[in-house]
Amino acid sequence: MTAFLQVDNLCKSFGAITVADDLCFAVEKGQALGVLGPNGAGKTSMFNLITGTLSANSGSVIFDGTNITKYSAAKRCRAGLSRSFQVPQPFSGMTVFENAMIAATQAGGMSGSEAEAHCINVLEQTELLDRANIQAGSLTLLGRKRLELTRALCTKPRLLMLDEIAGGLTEGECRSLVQSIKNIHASGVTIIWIEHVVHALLAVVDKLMVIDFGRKIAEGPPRQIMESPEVQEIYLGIDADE
Ligand SMILES: Nc1ncnc2c1ncn2[C@@H]1O[C@H](COP(=O)(O)OP(=O)(O)OP(=O)(O)O)[C@@H](O)[C@H]1O
Repeated sequence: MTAFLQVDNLCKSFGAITVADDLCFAVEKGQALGVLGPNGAGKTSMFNLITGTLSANSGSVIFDGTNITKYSAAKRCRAGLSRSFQVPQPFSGMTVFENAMIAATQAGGMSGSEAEAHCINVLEQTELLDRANIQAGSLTLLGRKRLELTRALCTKPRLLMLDEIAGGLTEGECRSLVQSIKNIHASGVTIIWIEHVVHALLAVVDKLMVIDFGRKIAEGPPRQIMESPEVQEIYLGIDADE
C-alpha cells in the first residue's frame, strides 16, 4: 500500500546544480514531517516539484494513491496539495479577507457563501479575523506569515506544505504561530514543514528528514535525527570527529 504522499526517485538539475538527487520519501496521512537542510540544499525546489511549479527530470509523485507527476500546479492544488511561500506574497492592495477569498475561489474551487464561510473559519483559526478588513500590505511580518497560512488553508488542503514560515519572527511571535500550526495539525491536516528555526519544528513534527545537495541524508524520529553525527556535521557545521 502506498503512503499518503509518496515521492519516488525524484531527480532535477539546473545545469550543474542538482536540486533533487534520486529523492525518495513518504508521508503518512496525519503525519507532520519536518525538513531540515543547509541553504541551497534543494528544500524549496522539492516543494516546487511536489506542487508542480517545477517539473522533474525523472521520478514520480503519488498523492493519495494517484500519480500526479504530470498534473499542473492548479490540478495538484485541487487534489488537496497546498503550500505557503518562504517570502509572503499577498496581494498587498487588497484586504486580508479578499486575499483569503481569492485562494478559496481561484485555487480552492469554492464560490459564494461556501467560500465566505470557509474563509471566516480559516481566519478565525489563523487569528486574523479581527484584521479581515485591513489591507494585506499593512500587516506586520507575523500577520503576513499568518496570511500565508490562511491562503494555503483556504484551498482546503489535505497536505499542507510550509516553507520557512517561522523565519524572522521574535520568540513570542514564533510561539504563537507554532500553536496555530499545532492546532491545524490536530484538526487532521497532514503537514510537511521546511524550517531553519529548529525548536519551532521540533515542537510540531513527528518525523524529521534532512536533505543536502538534493539528496536525503537522514530520516527518522526528530530527537534521534538531531543527535546523529552526520546531521550535526552537515547541518550544524560540527565536525563528526571532534
Ligand atoms: N530556477 C532555478 N534555476 C537555477 N537554479 C536554481 C533555480 N531554483 C533554484 N536554484 C538553485 O538550486 C539550489 C537549491 O535552491 P533551493 O531554493 O531549493 O534551496 P533551499 O534548500 O530551499 O535553500 P534555502 O534554505 O536557502 O531556502 C540553489 O543553489 C538555487 O540557487
